[in-house]
Amino acid sequence: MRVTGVPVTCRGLVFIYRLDGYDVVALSRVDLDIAAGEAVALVGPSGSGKSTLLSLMAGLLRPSAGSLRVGDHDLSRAGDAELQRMRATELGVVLQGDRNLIPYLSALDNVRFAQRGVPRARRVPAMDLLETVGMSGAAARTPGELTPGGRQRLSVAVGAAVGGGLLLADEPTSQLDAEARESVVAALSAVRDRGSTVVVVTHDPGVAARFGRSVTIRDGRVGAEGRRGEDFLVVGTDGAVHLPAELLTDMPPGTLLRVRRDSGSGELRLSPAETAEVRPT
Ligand SMILES: Nc1ncnc2c1ncn2[C@@H]1O[C@H](COP(=O)(O)OP(=O)(O)OP(=O)(O)O)[C@@H](O)[C@H]1O
Repeated sequence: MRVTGVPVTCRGLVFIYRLDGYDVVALSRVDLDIAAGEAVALVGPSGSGKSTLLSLMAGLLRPSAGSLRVGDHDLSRAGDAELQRMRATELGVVLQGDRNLIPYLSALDNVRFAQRGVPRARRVPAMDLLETVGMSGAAARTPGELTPGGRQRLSVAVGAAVGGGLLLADEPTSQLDAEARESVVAALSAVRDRGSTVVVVTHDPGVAARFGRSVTIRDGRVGAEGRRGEDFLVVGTDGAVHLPAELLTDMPPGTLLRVRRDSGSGELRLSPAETAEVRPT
């Protein structure tokens, strides 16, 4: 049974954690378009804002400013009831480890339980979901009787059981060995092949490379994108670009850069200005 993927659009998206006495700006003006049925890996240094972005897409946090659309929902305006309905019936979240599994239910009943809020006509048969993630042979087992990779694949099926239009996964392969990691990536790809949009936060470059597109979040913004093995910088709303981390050794923040465009090829060249040419007159 195919599902209809849900598109996600962020425009100038800002999120601020308001703490006692000070604020933490976790996201500052993120612009990002994820098409229906696309698989995207969110990557970037620790603390750059990846999990915050995922939580906003899941409707668990509300934008502080800017806009965020998930399918038909405008999450900057949606009320509590709309967010709650969306979470129960339209999108699935895969948490690290087995936090979205109920330990005393079988794999099959875990999937069925996740579907309780979804209208019957829209439910994908639970057994189909287990088959999609390669777990149909373990339908009667409880999470404790599964391998760590099996548990995580069951978490993917449980996430996909809720609506299936959008699956959000936060570090789904952390603490897994190479074989288990591969099986979880295959499960996420299979969910995507059924039509779902899949967004995954990962620290693992090998996992990110398996998705069609990777988006690097740096300092709360989209800094770069990888598509089909090629890396691209992304120009921000204010015209700023993030240089790749390895160039920052030669060109630390504050470096004056000369920008030249080759008139023949149209290629842009960036070079640090010579000390003599920038000395104050
Ligand atoms: N509940 C919170 N309260 C206050 N600040 C927070 C909270 N959660 C995250 N932050 C801060 O917001 C910023 C972004 O954090 P976030 O967890 O989204 O980054 P991340 O890229 O997912 O990091 P990691 O890869 O380490 O999980 C960081 O500066 C972090 O310290």
